Amino acid sequence: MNKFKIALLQTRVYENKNKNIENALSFIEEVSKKGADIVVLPEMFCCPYNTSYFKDYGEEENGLAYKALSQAAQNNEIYLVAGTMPEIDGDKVYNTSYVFNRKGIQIEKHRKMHLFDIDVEGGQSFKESDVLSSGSNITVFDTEFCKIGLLICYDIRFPELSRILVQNGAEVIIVPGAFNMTTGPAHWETLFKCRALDNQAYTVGVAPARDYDSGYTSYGNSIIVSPWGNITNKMDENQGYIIEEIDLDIVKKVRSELPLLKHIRKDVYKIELI
Ligand SMILES: NC(=O)CC(=O)C(=O)O
Repeated sequence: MNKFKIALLQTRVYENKNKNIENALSFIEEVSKKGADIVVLPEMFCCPYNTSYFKDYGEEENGLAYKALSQAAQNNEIYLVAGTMPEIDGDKVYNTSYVFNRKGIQIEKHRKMHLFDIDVEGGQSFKESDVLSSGSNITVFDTEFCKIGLLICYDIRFPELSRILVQNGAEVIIVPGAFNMTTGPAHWETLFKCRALDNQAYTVGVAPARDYDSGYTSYGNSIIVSPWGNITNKMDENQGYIIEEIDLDIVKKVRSELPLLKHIRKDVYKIELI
């Protein structure tokens, strides 16, 4: 099984959490009927991306949104990378992505490792660390197709992390993200191309649809980049989805023809976990 279909759901984020969940469920059903194997939702798909909302919209593992999504994965017999949601754990809040298999069983979860604290003059400011705690686990999950690495948004800016995913067998890197109107036009495409090129892996970024009325305007432009660095598909700013075939033979071909990963001077330098 060297090919599979991935669906990128670029959903709108409303103030109403239940409406966001319902919206996600109806897209999941639609793309599943069209043959998607793996379905990916955006970062904070059921909570406005604003630190003042995270605690109120958050839930413990196995909460309302979690159960609905696990059920959707089972009903539609798909893998679901459930975007992200605020996860409450004791007195901490994490920006967490759950992964469910075709039976609706949680097979992984990634807590955003790098918190998005930026202040760009004349542009975007944000401070996730006002409310969120950072995760510390590297996340690679297994499917019948290949191993898949999981990052959340700002995590993609740290090249060592993607390299570790690939060192752990990932051939595809999935990134629910929500770049904004400052960093999106400047960096989104370039970062997905860079991580694809330097790791010879597919990169997949899934963002919320753009909404100028919200406090944080997502750039949208959900994207897939091949291991050769080509954009194989990309959305605009509107709500919708794309379904794209991932061909794992291309990963093998690129890695064999231009064997970067074999040429790493492991005798001179290495990336290691602390
Ligand atoms: N929202 C994020 O975590 C990251 C982002 O918008 C950026 O890196 O730019």
